Amino acid sequence: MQSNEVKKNQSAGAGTFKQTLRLYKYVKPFWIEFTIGMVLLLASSISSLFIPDLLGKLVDSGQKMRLTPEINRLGFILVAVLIGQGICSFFRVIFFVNVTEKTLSSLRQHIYNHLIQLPMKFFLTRRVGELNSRISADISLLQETFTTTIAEFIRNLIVLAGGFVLLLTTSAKLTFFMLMLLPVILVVAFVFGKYIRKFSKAAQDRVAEANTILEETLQGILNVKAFANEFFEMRRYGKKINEAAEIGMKSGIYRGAFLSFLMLCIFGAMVAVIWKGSLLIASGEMQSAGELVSFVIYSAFIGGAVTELAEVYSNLQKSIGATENLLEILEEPAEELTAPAAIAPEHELNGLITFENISFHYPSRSDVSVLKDISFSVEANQKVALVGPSGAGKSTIVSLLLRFYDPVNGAISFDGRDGRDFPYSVLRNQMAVVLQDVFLFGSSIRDNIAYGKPGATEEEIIYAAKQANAWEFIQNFPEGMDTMVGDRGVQLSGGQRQRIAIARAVLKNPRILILDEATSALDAESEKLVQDALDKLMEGRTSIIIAHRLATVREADKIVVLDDGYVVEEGTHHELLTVDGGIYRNLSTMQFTN
Ligand SMILES: Nc1ncnc2c1ncn2[C@@H]1O[C@H](COP(=O)(O)OP(=O)(O)OP(=O)(O)O)[C@@H](O)[C@H]1O
Repeated sequence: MQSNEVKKNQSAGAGTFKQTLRLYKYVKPFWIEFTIGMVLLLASSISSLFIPDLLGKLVDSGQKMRLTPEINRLGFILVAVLIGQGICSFFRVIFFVNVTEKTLSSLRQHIYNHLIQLPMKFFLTRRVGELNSRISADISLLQETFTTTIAEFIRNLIVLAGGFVLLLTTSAKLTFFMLMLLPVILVVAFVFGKYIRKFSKAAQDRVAEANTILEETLQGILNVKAFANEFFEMRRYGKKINEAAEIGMKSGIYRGAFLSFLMLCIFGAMVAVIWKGSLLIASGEMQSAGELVSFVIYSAFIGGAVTELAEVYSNLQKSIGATENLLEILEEPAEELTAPAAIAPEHELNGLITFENISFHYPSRSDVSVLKDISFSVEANQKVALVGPSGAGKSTIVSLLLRFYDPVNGAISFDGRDGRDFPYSVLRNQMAVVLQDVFLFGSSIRDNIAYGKPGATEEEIIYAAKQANAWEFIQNFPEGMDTMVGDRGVQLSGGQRQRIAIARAVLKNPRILILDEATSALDAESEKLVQDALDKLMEGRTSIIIAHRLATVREADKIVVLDDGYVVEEGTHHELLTVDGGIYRNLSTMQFTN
C-alpha cells in the first residue's frame, strides 16, 4: 500500500507524460498502419492550409475583372483540394481506428492477463466492482484518445504552425496582433487544464464507487431484497452519483469559463484584425481585399486550432489520468504461472504435506496473528481433518496450502520440498478444492464440470458426473448437460451445485483434495449423496477436510484440532476422545448430545 502511494505521487510529477508514452509499446506492432495514418493526416492538414490562400486569390481575381476561365480554374483547384482532403481524412480515420482497435484489444488482453495473475493479497484491498469500472472507463478514454485526440492534436499543431508562417508572409504587422494574445492563452490553458484534470479524476473516482455499489447490489440482490434494503441502497447509490455529478458540474464551470475566455480572445482578435487590416488597405500597406480575406481565414483557422487544442489538451490530461491508473495495475507484481501441460516429472506430487512452524498474518491486517507456530504433517493418501472453533484458522491453512499467501515464518513442504520451490500453477494444478459455497459460472452444466479440465472429452465429463452422483439429476433435466445453471448457478439446488463441484474435482483428478465444509449446508438425503461422492473422490489421494460437524470426520486418519491459531490436539477420533478436558472431546460431546 505504501509503495503504491509513493508511486502515485511520483507519477503525478514530471514523469507522467513519459509514462503515458509507454503505452505506445502497444501501438508498435501496428506501426505501418499508424505511419500511413500519420502521412494522410499530414497531407490533409497541410492541404487545408492552401484553402485560405486560394480563396483570397479567388476574391482578388473576381475583383480585378479577370477572365472567367481563370476564375473557374481557381475554383476547380479549390474543389480538387477539398476532395483530396476528404479522401485523405476518410482513409486516415480508417487507419487510425484500425490501429486503435488492435492496440486496445492487445492492451485489454494484457491487463486482463496481468490482473488474473495478481496474487490474492492484491484482491484483498480492492473491490471488484471498482476495478471493473475503472478499467473499462479508462480503456474507453484511451480509445477516444487514440482515435481522435492525438490526430486532432497533431492536425491543430500543423494548422497553428503553418497558419502562422503564412500569416507572416501575408502581413507581418497584422500577425503581431495575433502573437500578443498567444502567451496569455497558453498560461490560462495551463492553469485551467490542471483544475479540469483534478476534477475529472475526482469525478471518475466517484463514478467508479457508484459502479461498485451497482455491481455489489446486483450480485447480492437476494440479500438486498431479503433485508428489504432497496431504499437504503437507492440512497447509497444516489449519494455517490450526486457527488460525481456535483464534481462534474464544478469542473463544468471551469470548462465553461475557459471556453468563453477563448471565444472572447478569438473573436476579439478577428475584429481587431479586420479593423487593422481595413486601415492597412486604406493606407496602401496591404495589397488587396483578397489578401485580407486570406488573412482573416488563416486567423480563424488559428483561432479554431487554439480552441481545439485547449479541448484536446484537457482530453489528453484525462487520458494521462486513465493511463496512470492502468499502469498502476500493470506495475503490480504478478504471480509466476506456467502452462498446465508443463508439469515436469520432478514437480509431480506424491501427496506428503508437512507444515513446519508456520506463522501467518494476512497482509491486510499485519497486527493480527492468525496462525501461530503450527506444525503437523499429512502422509500421502491420508485423510486429515481440521476442526476447531470458528476463526481458529482452518480456511487460512487451506489458503496457504494453495499458496494464495506465503507463510510469514516456517515452510509448507510437499514431498519434503519447500512449496516455494514449485511454480504456483504446478502446485495448484495438482490440487482441487470443494468449498461449501460453490461458485458456478453462468453457462451450461457441461462447461462447469469441464472447468476442472479444460478440453475434457464428453466421456470424461459424463464419467465425472457419474462419480459425483450428479449424472442422475443432470439426465432428468430436459436439456441434460446443456442445461444453463443461471448466474452463479442459482438455478440449481445447493446439493446439485455441490455435486457439480465434485464432478469438477473428479475430472481434475488431483493428488491433493481439499474439502472445506463441503457438506454442511445440505439436508440428510442430499448429504448422503454428496458424502458418498466425496468418499469415492477421496480414495487414493491426500485429502484435507475442514468440518464443523464431527460426524463427517470420524473416519479420518488424523484429526488436527486448531484453536486461536494454535494446533492444540492431534490424533484419531478415538484417541482424541480420551483427552480429558480436550476441545475435541467437548465439541464431540456437545454435538452428539444435540
Ligand atoms: N482475508 C483476510 N484478511 C484478514 N483477516 C482474515 C482474512 N480471512 C480471514 N481472516 C481472519 O483470520 C482468522 C482465521 O480465519 P479462518 O477463515 O482461517 O478461520 P476458520 O477456522 O476457517 O473459521 P470458520 O470455521 O468460521 O470458517 C479470523 O480471525 C479471520 O478474521
